Amino acid sequence: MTHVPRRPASQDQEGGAIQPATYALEAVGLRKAFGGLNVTQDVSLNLAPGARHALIGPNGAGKSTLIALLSGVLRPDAGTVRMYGQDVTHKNLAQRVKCGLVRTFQVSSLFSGLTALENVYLAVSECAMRSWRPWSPAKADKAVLERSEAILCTVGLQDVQRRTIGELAYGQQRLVEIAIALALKPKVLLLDEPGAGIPSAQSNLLLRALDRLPPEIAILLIEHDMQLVRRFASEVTVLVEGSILLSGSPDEVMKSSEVRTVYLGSKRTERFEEERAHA
Ligand SMILES: Nc1ncnc2c1ncn2[C@@H]1O[C@H](COP(=O)(O)OP(=O)(O)OP(=O)(O)O)[C@@H](O)[C@H]1O
Repeated sequence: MTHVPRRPASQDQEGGAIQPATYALEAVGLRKAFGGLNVTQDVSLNLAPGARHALIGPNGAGKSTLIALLSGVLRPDAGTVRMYGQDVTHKNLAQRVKCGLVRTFQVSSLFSGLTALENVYLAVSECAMRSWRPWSPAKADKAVLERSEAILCTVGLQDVQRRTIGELAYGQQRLVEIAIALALKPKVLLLDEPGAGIPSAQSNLLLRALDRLPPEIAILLIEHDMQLVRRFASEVTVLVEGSILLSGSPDEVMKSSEVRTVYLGSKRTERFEEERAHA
């Protein structure tokens, strides 16, 4: 099985001719090298609107670099990134966020002394171009507050929204990251290992939150947890040494002997094999 980027198609009103539709996110021929090391090698990847797509690969495969190229943290040496047909290759991170291309923030970027609600409120109000006045909470904009509460409800944190970040379990803190990303009104959301560091007892919280993300948002999930990938994604792309090895359904990917071979020798092998046994 090889990777062939698929173009979404739609029928016209008579149900006749197939018209090409626009991808939410389209990467074409991305390349990136650090010195002599080719970390991203001619990577093309498409996300249709509402996609649930996972990116997997062994350590050092280039997943984080690809996310950095897609989100505008890094500039590619070659290739193009488009959002809904608009070329965003030369836009930086902030400009891409304004276009609706959002990646999750790290726990370390949260304000640990503020509550979950205050953290999300800041992001919602920033998005709404409003100023935050912590000394006058009575004047806090009701619409911003309601939207912040609704977002926290989406990720399942409504019961703990008034706890400070420092009081939350690590898994809950990671959900606040997702809530902040949602506050920025993403059309495309890049989730960079949301399950990393979450104890298995808390992983159900994450699974439930992922299930409840708005269906119209196209999501690319980078994740090592194959259980999460199977539950979440309808398409999986496998990156190896900077190139796409294959794309397919989770079951197709997990049954692939090529994929198994690249995971052999990796410290992820055991987990992958466990999941594969259930594929
Ligand atoms: N800024 C950089 N300068 C030089 N080499 C880099 C830089 N960033 C990444 N690399 C190298 O690029 C390769 C891919 O790294 P990357 O972090 O993208 O992989 P990854 O698939 O995300 O790995 P992991 O699963 O371990 O996070 C690695 O060999 C890494 O050492």
